[in-house]
Parts: sequence; structure tokens; C-alpha cells
Amino acid sequence: MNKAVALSVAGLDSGNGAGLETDIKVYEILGIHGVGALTAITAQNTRGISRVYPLPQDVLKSQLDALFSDFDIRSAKLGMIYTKEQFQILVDSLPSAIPLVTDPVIYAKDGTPLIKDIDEYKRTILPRTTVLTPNALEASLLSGLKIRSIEDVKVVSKLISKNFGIPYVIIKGGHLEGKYSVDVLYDSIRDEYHQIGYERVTSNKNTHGTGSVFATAISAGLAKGEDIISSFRTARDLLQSSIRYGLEIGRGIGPIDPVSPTLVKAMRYDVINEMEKFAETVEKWDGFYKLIPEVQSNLAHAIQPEYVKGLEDIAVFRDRIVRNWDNRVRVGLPVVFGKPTHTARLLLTILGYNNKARVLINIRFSDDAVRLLKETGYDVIEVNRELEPSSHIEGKSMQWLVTFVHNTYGSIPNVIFDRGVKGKEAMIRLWTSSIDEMINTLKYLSERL
Ligand SMILES: Cc1ncc(CO)c(N)n1
Repeated sequence: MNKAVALSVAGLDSGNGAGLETDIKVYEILGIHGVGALTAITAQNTRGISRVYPLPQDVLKSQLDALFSDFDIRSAKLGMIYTKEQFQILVDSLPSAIPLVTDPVIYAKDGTPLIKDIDEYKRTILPRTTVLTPNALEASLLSGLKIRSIEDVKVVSKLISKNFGIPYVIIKGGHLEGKYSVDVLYDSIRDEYHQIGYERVTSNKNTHGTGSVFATAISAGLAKGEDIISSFRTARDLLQSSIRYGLEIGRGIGPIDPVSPTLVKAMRYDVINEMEKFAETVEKWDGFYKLIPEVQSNLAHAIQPEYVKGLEDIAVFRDRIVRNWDNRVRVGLPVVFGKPTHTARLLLTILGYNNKARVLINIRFSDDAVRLLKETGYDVIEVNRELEPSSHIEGKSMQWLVTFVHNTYGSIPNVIFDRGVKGKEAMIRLWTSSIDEMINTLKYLSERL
């Protein structure tokens, strides 16, 4: 199998939140074989950098020689480059034909300088750069101008492009204010601007590694032969999802996670397969119809609970599980994510209290079914729905149910049932930790009712 190769020239973050390790992850996720040349070792965690050990220039040179003598490297990303001797090695060793994406990491988040001798950096590295990706602070330091608005960003990106002869300058909006974080690309070839705005992620303070992910992703796009605009789009999109999955690791600013978005896609595929298997299995059972209530059933299945962000991570059968006139049960495929059914909402709410819950079904109430479920060892709780405030609007009902159960019981038992109220059918709700456990339990019930 063939893969494009791209190079990251960066430092090592011992805490694996930025630098070379992050860059390699980004290359992998975007289908590139990432190779690396290390410039420095940083003793670093989520709270900051305690020491920087730059590598001698010949250590950098040997790595570059080894790589360029063998691989067909299509683009490179430059992150932390500590010494001016290293700048010179890079300018001498990097072939002029490959595009360079330079992240001018002048200071780390804690203020530690990651690039020494800025004047020399401006003289050597910047003129050789194809795409420069400063944040607003770095753009100010490189231009000497203050940045407060998008208009300032436009002026400064064009100025930097002109002063250093850099074809593309992207000033990142992460450090500016506002509901949206807007990044602006200045394209000097066409003398045009392109803006991409994303809603700022406020749910998560763990943003270590944003610069590394963004610049490396652009380099990945260029290595694949994509143009600057589509590389910019892909990079910004990956950055957004990496921030959403930022890791609550360590006591400071945790790393963002460029791998989780792809993992979540794979988990969705697993859930679809499991639910199709479920459908095929239960449709064969003669007694399964006894479990289907008047309002019909549905089964909700979450991806791995710690990754669940909302209904978009919970699947149901689009057309429910239906009992036909002939007592056959038909499972209403396809499997769909994000459909706001009672079953999906209920599972999502339970997940807020218990991250062992993964699968949930609603089944027909009968005293026998409740007894059998108790016999199999499940904790069972009865809820009186008369107690539910009648003012409840659609969608709040499941929230009420779970809060009520948690307040009265102290946890969420696997089985929650009610005997119905006027206009609302009696119902049993069963959650399990796996689809296999669900299938076994339902089989036990269908054979005995
Ligand atoms: C090694 C390294 N590279 C880049 C950054 C910037 O996030 C950092 N903190 N550490």
C-alpha cells in the first residue's frame, strides 16, 4: 500500500499534548505517513514546561539526512525550532520544492519561549515558508501591530505575507473574543481572503496542542496534493472536533485529541452492526411479540459511554420495533443516529448518572415480565407517573423520570417500570451494558411469558 509521506520538525512534549507526538497522530488520522525530526526535548505536562533541552545541530541534521535520502517527502511542518543553528540546518537541508507549513510557536501557553532569536527566525525560516499559521499574539509580535478585530487581522496577514514573502498567511482567531472563532487566510497569489468561523467550544478548557494539530493538518493536505483552501478547511474541521474531545488529563490545560473523532466514527459503525444483528436475531423469536407494547418498542444503543456528547451518539431503529397483525415482529431498519425518540433521550439521560448503560429498550408492562426481570437478578423500581407534573412539555418527561428515580433510589436500576396513567400506557424500561446482555434477557422473557 502506498501513502504520501510528510515531515514534522518539532519538539517532544513529554506530556504528549503538542509537538511531534501530536503531529504524528494528525498525519496518521489524515492518511499520511508522518516522519519526524526532533529539535528539542521539553520536560512538560499540562501545567507547563519545566525545562527545554535543545538537541545539537548535527542531531537535527542526521535525522533530516536519513529522511530525505530515503523518503519522497511531500511537505513539512515546522513547529518548535529552538536555536539559530537549527534554523540554518533546516534552510540548508529542506528541498526548495516542498511546501513548508510553519507554526511560529514563539511562546508556549505558559510563556516559555519555544523559538529563540526571533530576528534570525524572521531572516531564515519565514522567507522559506509557504504557509504561516500564527495566532493573534504571534502575528502581533511578527508585525509589530496590535490586533483587535477581523479588519486588523486582514491588514496584518497581508503585511506579514508581504514583508517576509510568504504566499499564505493564516491568522488564527482562537485568542480573540467572540462567540465565533474566526481564522483568516490571506492568499497572496490571488490577493484574496478566506475566512472560516466556528462556534467557540466553551464546554472544554483543555486546548493544549491546537497549534500543532492545525499546522500539521494543513501540511497533510498539501502532502496529498490538495490546494490551500481545502487543506485549510480540513484542518479547521479536525481542530474543532479535536477540541470537542479535549482530554481532562492532568491538573492544568489538558491535550486536545485529534484521534477521538475518528474513533467515534468507528464506534458508530460498530453500533450499526450490533443493532442489525439484534434485528436479525429477535425477528426469529416466536414469543417476542409479547414484549411489544401498543406504542411499539424501540432500542437505543450508545457508542462507548465516555465518548457520548449528545443524541448524535445514540442510535435507534428509524421505524421502531413493530408487532404486526400476525404476531410477527418487524424491526424498522435502518439504524439512525440523533433521532430524538423517547428511548434515545432516556438512555442519554441515564448516561448522565451511570456510564455503564449502553443499550435500552421499552417493553410491554406485565406483572409477569417484572417478576421475571427480578428473577434474573436485576434491580427493579416502580415509578408512579401520577407524580409527574402535568405541565410537562414533550421531551422533558424522560428527564423527570430519571431524576425522580435517582432522587428516590440513589442510583438508576436496570429496570424502571410504571403502571401507566390516563393517556399513557404502562411501560417497562430495561437498560443493559451490552447488546448481548440485552438479547439474552429478552430471549429469557420471550420464552417464558
Ligand atoms: C514541544 C512543543 N511544541 C509546541 C508547543 C506549543 O503548544 C509546546 N507546548 N510544546
